Amino acid sequence: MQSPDFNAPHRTASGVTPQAVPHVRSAADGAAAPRVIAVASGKGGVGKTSVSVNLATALVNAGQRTLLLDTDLGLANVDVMLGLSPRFTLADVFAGRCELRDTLLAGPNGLMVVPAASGKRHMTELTPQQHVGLVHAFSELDLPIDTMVVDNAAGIADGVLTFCQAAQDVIVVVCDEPASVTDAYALIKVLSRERGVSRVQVLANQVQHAVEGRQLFEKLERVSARFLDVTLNYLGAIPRDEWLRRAIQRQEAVVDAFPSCPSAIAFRDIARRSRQWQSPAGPRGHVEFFIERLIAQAPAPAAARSAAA
Ligand SMILES: Nc1ncnc2c1ncn2[C@@H]1O[C@H](COP(=O)(O)OP(=O)(O)OP(=O)(O)O)[C@@H](O)[C@H]1O
Repeated sequence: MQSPDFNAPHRTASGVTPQAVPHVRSAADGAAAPRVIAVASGKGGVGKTSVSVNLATALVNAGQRTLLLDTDLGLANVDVMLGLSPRFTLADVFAGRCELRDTLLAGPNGLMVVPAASGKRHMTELTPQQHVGLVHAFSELDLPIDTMVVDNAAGIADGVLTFCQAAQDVIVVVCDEPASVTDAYALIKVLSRERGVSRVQVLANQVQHAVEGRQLFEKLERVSARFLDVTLNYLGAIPRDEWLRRAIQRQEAVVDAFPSCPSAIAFRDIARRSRQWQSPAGPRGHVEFFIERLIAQAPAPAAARSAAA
């Protein structure tokens, strides 16, 4: 296995060819820049990964070329939810054990998946040279995609904020628990005040009734309108649904396993609405567009900061 050298100039990578993954094409086709949607939550366990997996699957089922990127290096579980067995993950890429393309998995119906794994290193800990290497590694994948869904870790760690800041849209998942609402507000506050995020989509999960989702949103909106300079949009609500739990047990997206159950219908509706958000401006249709934004906006890595001090 050839190890990646993030300090090296652009070079051709070896490994799994993009053609091995359905829907992956090998040449630039002049498409618009991909839409990047970051899925985040203040508190853990509210259903963020379920949302990411089902949104991405619903988008791919609607004909969107979609990449699902798991960035939760601490508690990755996108691959588990989809019953995929990664040989390599992003953590292996950072550790120099494989190329980025080696991590690419073929999910259901042509969904592309880049899995994460347990590990401590994060994007923001990489040196600027390593960042450049990562841009090149993504560009070598040559993936013309329409949408990238980024499943983040819970909380307000630097890496989460950076991914959210680099994405065109941020979905904050919230459920009807005091800690979930408080932590969602904390996340929105930091995104708005420290990272200049001006628009957040709020998605209520595990609601008993539609009105509960709307009330949750209004709670968040009232406080945000008073103290923050950010626009909150109500994306909708996913009902608490036993079929979703069953789908997780089967390691499938609920939109595939039980397409007519209430949560699957809600996920399709949210995917449809997300496609109506304004497209990002940008000439290129490749993932490096996102990575370049990521790097431009990332705080200086710790090593560089201490060297400069
Ligand atoms: N709409 C729903 N209906 C019923 N159960 C749900 C729903 N959404 C999530 N769950 C339950 O909540 C559990 C946690 O969901 P999930 O792993 O998606 O949360 P998470 O926010 O990504 O968690 P973590 O922060 O640990 O990564 C699931 O295993 C599932 O049992």
